[in-house]
Amino acid sequence: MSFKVQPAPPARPNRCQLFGPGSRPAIFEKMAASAADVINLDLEDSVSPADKPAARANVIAAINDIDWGTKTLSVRINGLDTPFWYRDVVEVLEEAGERLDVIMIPKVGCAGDIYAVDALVSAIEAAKGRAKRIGFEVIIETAAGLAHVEEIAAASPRMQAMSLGAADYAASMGMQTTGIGGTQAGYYMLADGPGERAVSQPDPWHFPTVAIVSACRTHGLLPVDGPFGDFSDDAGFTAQARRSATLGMVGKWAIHPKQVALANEVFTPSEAQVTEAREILAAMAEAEKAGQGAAVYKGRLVDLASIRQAQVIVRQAEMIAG
Ligand SMILES: C[C@@H](C(=O)SCCNC(=O)CCNC(=O)[C@H](O)C(C)(C)COP(=O)(O)OP(=O)(O)OC[C@H]1O[C@@H](n2cnc3c(N)ncnc32)[C@H](O)[C@@H]1OP(=O)(O)O)[C@H](O)C(=O)O
Ligand SMILES: [Mg+2]
Repeated sequence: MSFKVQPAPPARPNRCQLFGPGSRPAIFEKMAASAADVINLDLEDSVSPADKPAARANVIAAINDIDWGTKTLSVRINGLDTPFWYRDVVEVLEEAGERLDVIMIPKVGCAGDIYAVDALVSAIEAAKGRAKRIGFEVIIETAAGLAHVEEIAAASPRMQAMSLGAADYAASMGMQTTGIGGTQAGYYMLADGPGERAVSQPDPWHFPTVAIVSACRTHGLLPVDGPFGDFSDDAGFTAQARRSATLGMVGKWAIHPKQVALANEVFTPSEAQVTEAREILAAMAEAEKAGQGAAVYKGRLVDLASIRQAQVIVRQAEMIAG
């Protein structure tokens, strides 16, 4: 029950976020030339502690010198439980130019984490006269993050997106796996009955995925699926991405360039999906002219809710087409 209109998320494509370590500047131009909608230059877990200062300098130079086109440009800072994060924010925001769009905050556990980063970012923006307000994206990847997902989504007007970080989430939850995303061998069910029993593998990421989508949709953020570590398993990546897309996520991370096309394919509505959505809208327009709120399309019920469902697909397609 609510009279509030659900807020719209930022109107920008977010089908694929391509990550690269800040300590590996040789790949930055390749990242810029990729088909990813979002670029995440990483200062966190793909950079060893000894390399943090050099990685910051690389990332600042890359923000200032590389042509990132129309991509959303994001820097992942270190977690608030480290001695690195404040220098990440201070150095990047004091030395990098206005091309930077977003800061990604990992391992967020409560709204107070966002408040702390917001306070520091706001002070630097004011002191340095930065004209463009930096946005935030966060990773839900701890038990606390999941427990407080809704207050985190509501924590700041800077908030734009939220990702699921499968590896740290699994570690924080004490899950018995070293896999990053995808189905997990130990998480299976056997069908009832005598004889050979069929095996099914449910989705171990279902609950956090739905929690993130719900928090994001309530507060007008983009829900994003995180990494799939086995970059030689294209079919596994695609299956995971399709599950997330079906549950309402708008995109997925790529931790290797070969995953970019896979993510773009899944999170771009297909021609068939768009055609069907437009046909449903046309069928409902006819029904409404005849004073009816429900109609039959290809042998199945469509009604006013079908209009809203079809509009999701048409809007996604139009936004991606620009
Ligand atoms: C799990 C948690 C996370 O933090 S995930 C996000 C952090 N991780 C990263 O940022 C890792 C990003 N990926 C890489 O560093 C690399 O892709 C790699 C180490 C996984 C593999 O690199 P490698 O060079 O060995 O790969 P090749 O197959 O040889 O490369 C082919 C070609 O592509 C270029 N390349 C490689 N990586 C990238 C990239 N990220 N972007 C653009 N281009 C890339 C490479 O240079 C080769 O180019 P070529 O020589 O052909 O010109 C999470 O938080 C959680 O908790 O879940
Ligand atoms: Mg992580």
